[in-house]
Amino acid sequence: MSNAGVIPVLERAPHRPQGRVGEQSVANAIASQAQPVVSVRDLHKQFRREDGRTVPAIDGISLDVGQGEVLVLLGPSGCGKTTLLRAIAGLEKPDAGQIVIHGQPAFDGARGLNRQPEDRRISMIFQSYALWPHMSAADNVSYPLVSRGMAKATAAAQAVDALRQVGIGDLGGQYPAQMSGGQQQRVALARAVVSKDALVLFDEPLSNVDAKVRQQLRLELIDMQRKLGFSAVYVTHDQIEAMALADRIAVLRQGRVEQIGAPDAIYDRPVSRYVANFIGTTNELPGRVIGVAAGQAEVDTALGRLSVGAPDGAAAGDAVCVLFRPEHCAVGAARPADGPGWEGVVVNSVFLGAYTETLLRCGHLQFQVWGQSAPLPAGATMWVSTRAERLRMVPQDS
Ligand SMILES: Nc1ncnc2c1ncn2[C@@H]1O[C@H](COP(=O)(O)OP(=O)(O)OP(=O)(O)O)[C@@H](O)[C@H]1O
Repeated sequence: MSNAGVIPVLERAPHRPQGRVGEQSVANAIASQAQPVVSVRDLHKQFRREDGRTVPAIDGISLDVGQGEVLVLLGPSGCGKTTLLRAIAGLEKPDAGQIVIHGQPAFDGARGLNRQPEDRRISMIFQSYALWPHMSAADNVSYPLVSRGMAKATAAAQAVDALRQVGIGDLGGQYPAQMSGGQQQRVALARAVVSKDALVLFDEPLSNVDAKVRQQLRLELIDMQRKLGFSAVYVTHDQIEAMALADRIAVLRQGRVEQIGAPDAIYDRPVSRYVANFIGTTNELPGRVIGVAAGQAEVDTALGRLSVGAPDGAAAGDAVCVLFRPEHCAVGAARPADGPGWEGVVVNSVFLGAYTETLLRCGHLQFQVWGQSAPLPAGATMWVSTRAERLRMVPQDS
């Protein structure tokens, strides 16, 4: 049932209809479907470790980035995010596959083609924003233009315009050390937009700043992206950042795309336990499919029989896991009138400010419930319930 490695090409479900994608004209949206900014096809890259073992850092990845789209590459350390980003940038040479950027082949393993980073019309923004400390903001922005042969005066004028576009037109004479993190981020973005590189690659740019500042910078980044409309590939291992920034998220696992889609689709309809646990918290109820009919699977579990929406390919005999999120559960003294419910004993219940987290033992399993009620006494016998449409069935070994 897993769709590992299989990517719906340009499955474009705008995450924010009022926002970035929604602000584009319909014609633009159609054009974006016609030609992605980036196309990656069946990409492979292995590394050889010191001990001689090979690591498939990218193991057959295919994906597209649409015009004006922010695609976030999300996954735990070592899953291949940075290698994929560097391969798109031209900083890492893949072993096989294809990368097309702005309609031009950038890498083609079969033809032995591998364009240099500077020939790919991309900008990259790293953790430190990679600003030159000895150059003013304006010089940082104009430098790439001058180095491409543009006259200094023309480049300076374009830099002033780009700094104005990102809202810091008055800071052109400041040096990076004299600017806040947010202002430095804007300089880096100005440098990206002045190059007319409509594709910006971000490698965990916010990972070095504390949580409060990160939240602020994230909001600024969303605002800038909305205003300037560039396309972006953004690497992070922070699921909140991914949810906030992405039009689509590609969840990577051991060099493959485990799932790709809009943040809400990934959160509500994870294809595996891996995705469900990486994006959010989930309860797990193992079981076996007894039969499938009319899109519903009957699942036998240690806590009784359940009827669950059946994913494509589900069949009788499948070992599965039924997932449901803690915030989709309720705790009550009585058996729920309808929908799935299980009797359990409160193990622990704590008020966490925004919600109360209650852990219950149901048979040999434990479930988390996040709700607004006051904490419950440990040892109390209660019912955990959820709604049938909140149940999600995935393979047990996923
Ligand atoms: N130059 C290299 N030599 C050997 N192995 C490498 C090299 N670069 C990456 N790898 C391996 O390739 C795999 C993918 O690495 P990559 O840096 O792409 O992961 P990542 O998801 O970006 O991780 P992180 O979030 O920690 O940066 C890892 O197993 C890593 O150890």
